[in-house]
Amino acid sequence: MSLHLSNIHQGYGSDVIIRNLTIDLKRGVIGLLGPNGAGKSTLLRTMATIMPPKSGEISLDGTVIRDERAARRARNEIGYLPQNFGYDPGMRVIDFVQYAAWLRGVPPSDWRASSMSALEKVDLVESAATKMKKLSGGMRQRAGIAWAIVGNPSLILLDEPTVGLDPRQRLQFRKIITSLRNSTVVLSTHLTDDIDAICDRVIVLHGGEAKFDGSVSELSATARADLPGNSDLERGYMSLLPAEEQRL
Ligand SMILES: Nc1ncnc2c1ncn2[C@@H]1O[C@H](COP(=O)(O)OP(=O)(O)OP(=O)(O)O)[C@@H](O)[C@H]1O
Repeated sequence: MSLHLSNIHQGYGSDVIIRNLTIDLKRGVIGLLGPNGAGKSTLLRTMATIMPPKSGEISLDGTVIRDERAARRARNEIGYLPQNFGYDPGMRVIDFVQYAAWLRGVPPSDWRASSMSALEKVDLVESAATKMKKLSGGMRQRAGIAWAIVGNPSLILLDEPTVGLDPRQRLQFRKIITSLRNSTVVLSTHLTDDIDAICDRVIVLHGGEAKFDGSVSELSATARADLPGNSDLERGYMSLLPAEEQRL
């Protein structure tokens, strides 16, 4: 699967959030890094085809997504987990995931098996019959990941999936993501540790533009010793910010 964004402009009303962005997404785990308000969620929504760009083109495997009909077809290949995803608190975990299977066009005869397979990947099989409201934050986040991966979409978009997870849950999350390497996974995060541990590629968004697009080691290599940070990756990130934001 490849998703190509070409000269994308995106925003809300007259507010421009993303300017002239061109990126190609291919197999692997891609981290989206940037300050609050940089437009990471907006970009993920755009990639998920639920927010059509103001201008520019998005194509999935070479086919341009021109209208809602094409977007709906593309969404069968896309598993998107928004930052604060909604759910019916009284719904059982299995029903929550089966609902995503239905949305993604999985044939009804496969809903249960594909949902159980997704729950297995996130280690929630034993909680399949538990109501969503009874889950801990980390379990809920894993149910969300099951929602995003059910039906094996080739593009998985996760908006700040590690927020609120304890250290062990974050390690579990990394294990899950590593097992998805054969798909294209894009995740936004503020945690450089997560980027370092699981991402093959990192895109730094700032001021509506991709200030960096490359490997984690390439970003670390841009580190300047005089900048604040506890790792080369953090100092590399700081080196991309405007001078006035490089001091604490
Ligand atoms: N639905 C909306 N309507 C109007 N403006 C919005 C909307 N959603 C986001 N914005 C604005 O767009 C800008 C980018 O927001 P976005 O949530 O995409 O950034 P982000 O990088 O994901 O931020 P964070 O790291 O805080 O989650 C912000 O200025 C925000 O206020």
